[in-house]
Amino acid sequence: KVIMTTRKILTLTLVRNVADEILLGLKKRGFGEGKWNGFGGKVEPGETIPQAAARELTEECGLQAHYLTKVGLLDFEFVNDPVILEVHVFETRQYSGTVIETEEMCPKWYKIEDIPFQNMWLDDAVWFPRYLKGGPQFYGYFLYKGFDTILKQELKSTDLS
Ligand SMILES: CSc1nc2ncnc(N)c2[nH]1
Repeated sequence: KVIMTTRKILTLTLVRNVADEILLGLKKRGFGEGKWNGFGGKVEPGETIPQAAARELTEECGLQAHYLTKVGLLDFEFVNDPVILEVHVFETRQYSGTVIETEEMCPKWYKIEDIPFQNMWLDDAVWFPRYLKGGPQFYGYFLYKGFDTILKQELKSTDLS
């Protein structure tokens, strides 16, 4: 019996300020509601993945990114669900505009040492330290059972370019 999977391409953008703090948003509704997260969402037809990342950032927190760095790629699989979430992770340190609360997100600047992992997706505690260290791009794979259990995980450095 052949098992078919499909991929849903998503973006995730992490914003850093000159004090090296990170901007996270408290998701107010929908998927991941109640969790602090970076900003992102779907890639629309006709836009590139970086264009989608920039658009989602502006829609969700009001900032305009002027430069995005690709920092990693995350694959999320869920037991008994054929859709693999392929999340392209970006960072921006060059942006303009004013951070605003939107219908989706309540944004807040966090010092690195205060990142609220207990109120984030479980996988974030695994790959954030690798992201924060900088260096080569990372690839992460997480097999979830429901939303609160990770059955399998992989994290490695990779050159995605
Ligand atoms: C579906 S599992 C998941 N983990 C995540 N971590 C960070 N940002 C996301 N959008 C995440 N989704």
